[in-house]
Amino acid sequence: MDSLVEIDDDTVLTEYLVDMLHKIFDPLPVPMILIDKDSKVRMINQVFADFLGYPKSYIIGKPVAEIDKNTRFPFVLKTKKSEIAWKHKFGNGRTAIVHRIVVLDEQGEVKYAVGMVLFEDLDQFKDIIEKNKLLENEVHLYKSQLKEMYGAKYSWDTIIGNSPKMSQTKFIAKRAAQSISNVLILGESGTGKELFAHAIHNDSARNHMPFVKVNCAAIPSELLESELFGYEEGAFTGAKKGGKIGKFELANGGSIFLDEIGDMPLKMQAKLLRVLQEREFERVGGNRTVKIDLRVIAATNKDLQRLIAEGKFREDLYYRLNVMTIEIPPLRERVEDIEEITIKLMEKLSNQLGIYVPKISKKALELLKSYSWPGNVRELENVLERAINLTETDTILPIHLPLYITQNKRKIDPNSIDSLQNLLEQTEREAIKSCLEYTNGNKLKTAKILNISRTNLYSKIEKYGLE
Ligand SMILES: Nc1ncnc2c1ncn2[C@@H]1O[C@H](COP(=O)(O)OP(=O)(O)OP(=O)(O)O)[C@@H](O)[C@H]1O
Repeated sequence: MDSLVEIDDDTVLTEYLVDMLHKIFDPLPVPMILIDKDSKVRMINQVFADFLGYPKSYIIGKPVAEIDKNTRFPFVLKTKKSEIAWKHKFGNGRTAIVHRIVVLDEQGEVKYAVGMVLFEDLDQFKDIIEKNKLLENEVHLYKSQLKEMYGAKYSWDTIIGNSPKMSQTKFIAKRAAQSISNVLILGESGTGKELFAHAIHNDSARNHMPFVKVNCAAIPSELLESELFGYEEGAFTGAKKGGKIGKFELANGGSIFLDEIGDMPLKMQAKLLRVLQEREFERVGGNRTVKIDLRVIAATNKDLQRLIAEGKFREDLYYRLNVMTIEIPPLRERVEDIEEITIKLMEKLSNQLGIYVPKISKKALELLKSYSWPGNVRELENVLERAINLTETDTILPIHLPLYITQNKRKIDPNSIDSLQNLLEQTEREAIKSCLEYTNGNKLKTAKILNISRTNLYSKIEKYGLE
């Protein structure tokens, strides 16, 4: 193409060169034309000559205006400004989208110009624009869905509760968010471990990167490995063509939330330990090492120490994870939060259900406060949803609450029992608390109801911090 540079020099534009240009451009299905600085046609390929309806031999050497009376080339050569994707109506009545490109020399003088027809059929052009728009919209949609799937949805504001215990927990969690260490969130089922995991990611330096959740208990153990680490093509029968990226790679740069870590099979724990230590792994069926940089936020409602003693959880993994530990107190240990949580959840549920129930009677609230909530906030949310559905006014009354709450016959959730001793102590604490409330704090009366000595009552009040 070097010869083209000299095209304005008639001595260089030999027949041989024009012949060469035709040889190059004739087979192309894109109509092309070469105009010199005097607006004369120097080269036109076959498809363009056919389009204009003249033989090539007639066109070559003629001023372009003689071939197309509507041509803008003389103007473009004068202004030295190329025109890209212009709609043009040719002298023969045909309309198309064209480029007119002016080529200048080092001094900024015109050397030649090239013309090109992009689309003759304008509908075809419109189609492409439409398709492009559609694709752009699709990309936009997928991007936002991806963010929804792999983004953290909750922040500190969504975690309700300002009791001393909850404030302390949030304080530690905020510190954990700022650190780069792994985080272990402990707490009974329904206490808000997932909320905390989202909020920690959202408040960390990695918040613009993905937050990927894996429920270790929900994925069958034989699938967990490929879910976490991905696999190479042909790794096993039924493996997808091209392989599959695993959750660790998806979370690269961000955080991976390993929920129910206590349920992770031992084999997988060993692999996870390696990822935590070496920050690398191989996909299933592959030998290429994948390097990753992510933070692990793990959560469980299981007693990991007990699992270690039973040989079901690796001690070394426990110590790796147990760097920043957040223990979320069960709802029964932060009764002060129940009112605020109830009010805010009623607001949220009213919106979701489209039933406006903003109030709760004093008695109903008292009942909620004296219940022990083995299912924690999740259970409270369910009870409120049921009540909102039952009420016919704007207020939740005791009658809208389940019998086991109004009669305070506590259902004991086997999963929430860590030991009989603890369960007995909890029951004892609640019994003393409700008697003290009933007697307005009169210790003599309380000791009588409970049939214990006053000294015994005093020591229990101190033990359970009921003063
Ligand atoms: N402090 C809180 N404020 C508002 N909503 C809460 C709070 N804690 C929990 N919830 C709500 O309770 C439900 C359960 O929360 P979440 O799933 O985070 O609990 P979890 O501890 O991860 O439970 P599990 O161990 O069963 O997975 C959710 O609907 C959540 O929005």
